[in-house]
Amino acid sequence: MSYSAKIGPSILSSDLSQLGNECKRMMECGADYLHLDVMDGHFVPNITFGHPMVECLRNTLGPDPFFDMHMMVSRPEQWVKPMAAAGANQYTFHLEATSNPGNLIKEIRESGMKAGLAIKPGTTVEELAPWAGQIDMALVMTVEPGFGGQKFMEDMMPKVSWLRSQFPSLDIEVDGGVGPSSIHKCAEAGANMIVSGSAVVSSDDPRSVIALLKNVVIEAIQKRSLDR
Ligand SMILES: O=C(CO)[C@@H](O)[C@H](O)COP(=O)(O)O
Ligand SMILES: [Fe+2]
Repeated sequence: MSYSAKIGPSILSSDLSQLGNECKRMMECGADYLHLDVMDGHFVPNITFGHPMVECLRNTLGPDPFFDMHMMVSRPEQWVKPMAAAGANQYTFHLEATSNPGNLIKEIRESGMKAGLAIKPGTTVEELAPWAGQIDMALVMTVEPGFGGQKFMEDMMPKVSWLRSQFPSLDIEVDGGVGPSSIHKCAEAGANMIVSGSAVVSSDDPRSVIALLKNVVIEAIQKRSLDR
């Protein structure tokens, strides 16, 4: 078992005019990484930001914070090199957005980033499985991608459990509607990378929310290792 509990706030629901400060605030409150949502208005019905913003954030925040880029874009191939140059650490693309996942994973790796592979709620985990041996992280979406603040889809948990049973050391991330009321389901199913947007960013006490989420995942990982 080589994975660990990590909490990555999604800054989508923060004051975007204060993005650098909001990212700093999240890191100071105990975030393990930052989950940056890139939307192109085509793959999803919303627009956020692209690599120029990522470059500014990297310059402002310094080399340390790990940037997990959630690329909700059509033709994800076109942004690999610009994102790597901007200082992204992990490039998480959607399986639904490409016809050649294998080649894209190779390009991401060659550009020096880790490769993440995401699936929307309507995509089966069996479709992701052939690539699981080549990626650094699988992202199981627990809402339809496009917006923060949506309701957690508990019926996605069998996908997480199945992935954990088949790929015991893979990083598995959940994203969408995850907070104190849904974290137990995610942790029990086997997720270890937890994206949380509104539950963390809109809280009066983000430090406590991050600590709570992390403790639940740590306990589930410990329990799983004892059960083996
Ligand atoms: O990728 C997405 C939405 O498409 C997410 O990263 C959300 O931004 C997470 O926000 P909450 O659902 O936790 O508020
Ligand atoms: Fe996301």
